[in-house]
Amino acid sequence: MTTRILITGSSGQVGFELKRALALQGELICPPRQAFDLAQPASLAAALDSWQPDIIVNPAAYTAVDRAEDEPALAQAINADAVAVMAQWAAAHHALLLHYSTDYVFDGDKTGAWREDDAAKPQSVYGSSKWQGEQAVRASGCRHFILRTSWVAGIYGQNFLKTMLRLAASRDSLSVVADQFGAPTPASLLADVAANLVQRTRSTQGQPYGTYHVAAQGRTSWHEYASYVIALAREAGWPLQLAAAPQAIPGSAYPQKARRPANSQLDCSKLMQAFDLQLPHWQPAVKQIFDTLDNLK
Ligand SMILES: NC(=O)C1=CN([C@@H]2O[C@H](COP(=O)(O)OP(=O)(O)OC[C@H]3O[C@@H](n4cnc5c(N)ncnc54)[C@H](OP(=O)(O)O)[C@@H]3O)[C@@H](O)[C@H]2O)C=CC1
Ligand SMILES: Cc1cn([C@H]2C[C@H](O)[C@@H](COP(=O)(O)OP(=O)(O)O[C@H]3O[C@@H](C)C(=O)[C@@H](O)[C@H]3O)O2)c(=O)[nH]c1=O
Ligand SMILES: [Mg+2]
Repeated sequence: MTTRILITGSSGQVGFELKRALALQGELICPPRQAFDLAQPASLAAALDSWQPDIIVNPAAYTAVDRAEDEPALAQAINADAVAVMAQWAAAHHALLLHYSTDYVFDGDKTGAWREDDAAKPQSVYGSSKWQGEQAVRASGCRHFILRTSWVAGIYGQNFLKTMLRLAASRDSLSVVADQFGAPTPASLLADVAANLVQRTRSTQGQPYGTYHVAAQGRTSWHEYASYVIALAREAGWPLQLAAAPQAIPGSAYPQKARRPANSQLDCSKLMQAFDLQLPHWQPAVKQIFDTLDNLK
């Protein structure tokens, strides 16, 4: 029997890559938002009943971090209540749920990289809604993987990497926060890891389900990340308005509605050991995304 795989949010960065990465793993169901609207959690069970997925992969989320501060109910519906419905359905139907979460569940006050069992203490509505989504998955008792990641970038959709390239093309000056640390993670890597985990659930051995951190290796700041991307664009001959490197500023000089963690570096050794996987360093990972964008130009 063909495995039926539901992918939510397939118009997003990770969802787009999942369509490619999971294409050989089964029959993909990729509903547009109107056909599976996470803002309407009560509508989801009927759709799941009609599709009967064996695997639900859920990269869909309310990801506008600042806007979430003004729309907490919507963020909660999409990032937590809808996730609870999917998890409960998966538990009742013995389906596997693969869900994505974020470094923003942590407060950022740790020295060193965050481990899966470190205490979550979200500082924003987005982070809090994602944490509640995670808890709903665990409470449901369904077979699940929760993949916590950070600073996602890819060729498809919106992200910081593309924003920096756009601003460098049109502005004389650019100031970027230099006291928030983490690691940019390719959307394609997240989809490939998902495909690997799904593939392994087909083996007869017991599966180490649970929560895993997945991010590129090493640590950088938003400022160093922006500087690196802009240097790549300069080297590749992109016409940039920006003459110098971006200016480094403290987070306090870049007021935003939502508070971001100062340190959101994720320790990914649990995933690497459990599945014998290697994860790329953030610089080659970012360069690969840049090169793909450059080729598509
Ligand atoms: N982006 C990042 O930097 C990070 C993301 N994550 C997590 O990774 C996951 C994937 O993120 P990413 O791919 O970047 O997200 P995107 O913002 O690129 O995509 C989000 C997707 O969710 C869909 N969506 C939003 N609202 C609804 C809704 N009401 N009903 C159905 N679908 C909806 C969007 O659809 P539409 O196109 O219609 O808007 C889109 O397809 C998320 O869980 C996110 O929390 C974790 C860490 C960092
Ligand atoms: C555009 C811009 C941003 N910044 C700062 C703001 C912020 O602190 C940092 C990154 O900006 P962003 O808007 O990409 O940040 P943000 O939307 O908070 O990114 C987060 O998204 C969610 C979905 C996640 O889960 C996180 O892992 C993380 O990727 O850079 C500057 O300093 N200068 C600028 O010109
Ligand atoms: Mg953002």
